Amino acid sequence: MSPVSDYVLTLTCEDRPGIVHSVTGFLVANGCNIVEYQQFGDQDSGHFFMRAHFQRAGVDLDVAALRARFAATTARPDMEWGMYAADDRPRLLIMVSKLGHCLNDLLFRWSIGSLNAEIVGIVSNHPDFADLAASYKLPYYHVPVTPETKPEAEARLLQIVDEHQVDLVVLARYMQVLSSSLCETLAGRAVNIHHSFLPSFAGARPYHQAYTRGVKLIGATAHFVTADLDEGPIIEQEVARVDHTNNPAELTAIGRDVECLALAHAVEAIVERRVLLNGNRTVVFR
Ligand SMILES: Nc1nc2c(c(=O)[nH]1)N[C@@H](CN(C=O)c1ccc(C(=O)N[C@@H](CCC(=O)O)C(=O)O)cc1)CN2
Repeated sequence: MSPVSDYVLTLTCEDRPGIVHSVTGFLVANGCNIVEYQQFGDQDSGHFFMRAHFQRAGVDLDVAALRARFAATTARPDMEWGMYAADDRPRLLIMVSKLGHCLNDLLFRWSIGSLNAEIVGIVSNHPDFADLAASYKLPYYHVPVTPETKPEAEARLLQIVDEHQVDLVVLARYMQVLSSSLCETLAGRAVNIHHSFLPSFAGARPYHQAYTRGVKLIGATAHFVTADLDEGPIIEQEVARVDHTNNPAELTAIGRDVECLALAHAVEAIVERRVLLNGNRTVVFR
């Protein structure tokens, strides 16, 4: 019995008749069987989005060969597509400042194998989590940032991204604003956790803003990083109920768990190739 391999195909293009027919025709012609399929047609943008998880028996063709065949026979110039071996684990670089709850949560999920990814290192503008990194046998890059040293610090970050061939940079409560040029270089491959239910309470001290406003729900938002602070395409949001008895410190404590969930679920969806960009929004296939 030939070994069966799993693959994922994602595709975005202008919506028109025949896209699904051409893609599924390619898969059948190459001995592939679809085991999970999702699509979405955005009426406003006129764009089509799809994700197919498929299997293929045999070792005669690897993902590179399948990609080449798809490019030669089925892909069209307006298509943005990706084809991945399901066990091809994206490489993550995690960035953190002084608050380690999201970093700790991601490291634990990775250590028990519940994150289909490789964490290749941790970058911080503080030395605080060097021991935590060592406990996971991960390289820790302490890159201090001041307004004067930000260009060198960001150049060092990009060096680390290249050295480790990073697929996704995760800002797990990294509290420095990335420059526009860095955001451009990392476009679509950097995710941030903002500690509010955006668009409410963007910017600094969201839990104090929430306390002052007297909200009954607080939340956290995982979004792609863009030059416009807290404005990037939203990937995942989580909320928790609070009430008049909760002071800002208690809101912050409740918020820690909400932030961990929102960021972990966003990272899980990205590494499973379930997130596609749709302008300043996202399509997330669950
Ligand atoms: N280009 C972007 N960079 C970052 C984003 C983003 O959306 N776009 N998100 C932040 C995280 N964040 C809110 O979620 C945030 C972090 C920091 C600040 C801020 O004003 N920082 C000050 C310095 C604060 C300090 O030194 O402690 C600053 O950078 O001047 C606002 C929002 C991560 N980066």
